[in-house]
Amino acid sequence: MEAILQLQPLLNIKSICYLSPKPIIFLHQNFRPLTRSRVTFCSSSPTPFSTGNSLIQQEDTIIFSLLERSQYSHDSVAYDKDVIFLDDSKGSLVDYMLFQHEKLHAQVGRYKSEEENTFFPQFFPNPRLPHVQYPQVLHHCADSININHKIRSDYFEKIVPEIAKAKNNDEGGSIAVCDILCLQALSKRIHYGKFVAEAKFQEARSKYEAAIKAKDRKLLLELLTDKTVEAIVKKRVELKAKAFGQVVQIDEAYNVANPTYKINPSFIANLFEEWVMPLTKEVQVEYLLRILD
Ligand SMILES: O=C(O)C(=O)C[C@]1(C(=O)O)C=C[C@@H](O)C=C1
Repeated sequence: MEAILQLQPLLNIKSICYLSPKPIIFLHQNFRPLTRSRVTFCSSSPTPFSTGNSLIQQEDTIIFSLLERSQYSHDSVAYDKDVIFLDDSKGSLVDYMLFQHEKLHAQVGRYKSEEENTFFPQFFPNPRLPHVQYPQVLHHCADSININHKIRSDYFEKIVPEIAKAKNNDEGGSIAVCDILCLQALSKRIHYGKFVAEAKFQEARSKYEAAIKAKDRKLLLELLTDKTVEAIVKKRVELKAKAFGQVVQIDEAYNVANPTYKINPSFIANLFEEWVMPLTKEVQVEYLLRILD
């Protein structure tokens, strides 16, 4: 991978702008809506325990990406570690495409956005554009929190083998494209924990301060956990996985066959319960631990 990092010099791009959605911090209904500079903190849910727009939208992106990925195999040439690329660099096709994808996006300012976290933090080119500026909402410690290495290894070891059913197809390029979409969607959702933690801290500073000063991770985790919200997230994700992932089969008389699913909906729901939300909380704890620095 080191070698890949030394690939060609950056292109000189002067006039492209990376468009990120306006950063929106989701909050529970029980958080007051806040505004701060150009950032809107909003709560769109009518119920006291549900999460707001951004996380809900990100669930859709994750589920659609996983569904796309599920049509390909998990033992593809795309994962062959010893593929040789330009300049004798070695890595898998997926590594190479992810790296080049991020490098291009870094050049146009993507990773200047607080919502974005690179998979190659050791290689972090400054944008080639003069005026890439995003609103700064988070404490500066946010830059030092990046758990993409874990997201990446879990994704390839635990998620892909479960969702990718086909055997031995060689569509390595398509597989890499899908993997990049999945990884970036999961990474964004999980690192949104920084925004959640910032919102929670602003709302109830005194609740967290003692635990932060005592560096008490366990207590912080307890304080920020809301099991009712987690149960709602899990159920909503399961319903979405059913709705988006149903294989619709009808005969000539329009009779609909019993539904089958591209990915078992409970797998996706459990993924959120056992992996996405715990990692989001891990990011929240890391952020809170540094917020008083
Ligand atoms: O909504 C919150 O309060 C969050 O912290 C987010 C989140 C999640 O990842 O969805 C994480 C922890 C909580 O226990 C509930 C939900």
